[in-house]
Amino acid sequence: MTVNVTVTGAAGQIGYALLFRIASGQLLGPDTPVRLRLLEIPQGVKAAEGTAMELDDCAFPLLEGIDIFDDATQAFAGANVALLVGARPRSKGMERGDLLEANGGIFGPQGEAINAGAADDVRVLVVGNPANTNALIAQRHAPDVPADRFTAMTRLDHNRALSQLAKKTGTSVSEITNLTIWGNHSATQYPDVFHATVAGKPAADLVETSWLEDEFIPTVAKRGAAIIEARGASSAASAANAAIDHVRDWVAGTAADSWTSAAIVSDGSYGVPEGLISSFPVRSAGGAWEIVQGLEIDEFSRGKIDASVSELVEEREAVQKLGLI
Ligand SMILES: NC(=O)c1ccc[n+]([C@@H]2O[C@H](COP(=O)([O-])OP(=O)(O)OC[C@H]3O[C@@H](n4cnc5c(N)ncnc54)[C@H](O)[C@@H]3O)[C@@H](O)[C@H]2O)c1
Ligand SMILES: O=C(O)C[C@H](O)C(=O)O
Repeated sequence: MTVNVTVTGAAGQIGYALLFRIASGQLLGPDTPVRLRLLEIPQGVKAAEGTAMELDDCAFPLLEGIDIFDDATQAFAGANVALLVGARPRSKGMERGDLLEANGGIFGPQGEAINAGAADDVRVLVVGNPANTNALIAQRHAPDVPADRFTAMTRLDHNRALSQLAKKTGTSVSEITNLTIWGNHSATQYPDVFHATVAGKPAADLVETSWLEDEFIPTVAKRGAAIIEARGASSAASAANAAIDHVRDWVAGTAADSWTSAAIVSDGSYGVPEGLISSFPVRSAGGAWEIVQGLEIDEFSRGKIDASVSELVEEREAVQKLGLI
């Protein structure tokens, strides 16, 4: 059956890297036809039309149609998968907190539109920053949609961590299992290697503590800023790639012998306050994410998780004060 995929911010740089991959079957597999429903602000519609022309010119066999909207209610009508990318990207020197107010106003109405007309099986991934709190805002505006259908993207952080650890240990990313990103998609996030294995050996035995603390954690956590500094624009193709990974795993399931990271609604696991959208070690089965349970968290990790979760609590309080939730 054809799957309706709504993408917001379709004319942006992530949109440009994402849409062709969705249309070629990399999101939902080679047997699933897709219909794209693109949402842009009025000023972005012409550029989205240009991208749609290029999508036509690819003659993707799985692409059944493209519709472009500047109205959220129309764009989310019938959506099975909703990728909320459209937001204002962080520019040099700006922290995510600065973006709360600017972007908060976008995600309430989009949550309402999802509530009003998305398909019963809708799965939402928020990419636009500050992603966790934007996802929380959207979720709170969609009371009829199960809360666990709202997620935010920390898969890019997860992939960054895999890559850094593989480089350090001289291995391939495919030999690494059970890495976790905890908390917020921000500089406070905690990339945790203490349950990870590299080619079957505990990762923590293969790297020095000083490397973990002084290089690995800050490199992963501040990678977004480093990309902005180097490229003069925020990450785009790698962000699109991570969005594909997140939704593909959500729909198709993850391998039983490892896990990945996603920001999902907390059920209180690992002391993360219920209802916050925070990153956890997760597996997907039967089309739903589940938090990997029973991991031992040492004092070092506890402090790092708590620091990032505190930031999420502060963001939640800030949007509450602004009347956004
Ligand atoms: N979670 C992550 O790992 C991650 C990684 C990279 C980027 N991001 C974030 O993704 C977002 C998009 O990044 P980008 O580089 O594509 O930005 P961009 O500026 O190139 O594109 C954003 C697009 O969104 C559109 N837009 C703005 N408001 C909209 C609205 N209300 N409805 C629909 N469209 C709207 C704009 O017109 C623009 O075309 C940013 O918030 C960025 O910080 C997140
Ligand atoms: O860091 C940013 O602002 C961009 C994005 O979230 C990223 O992680 O690359």
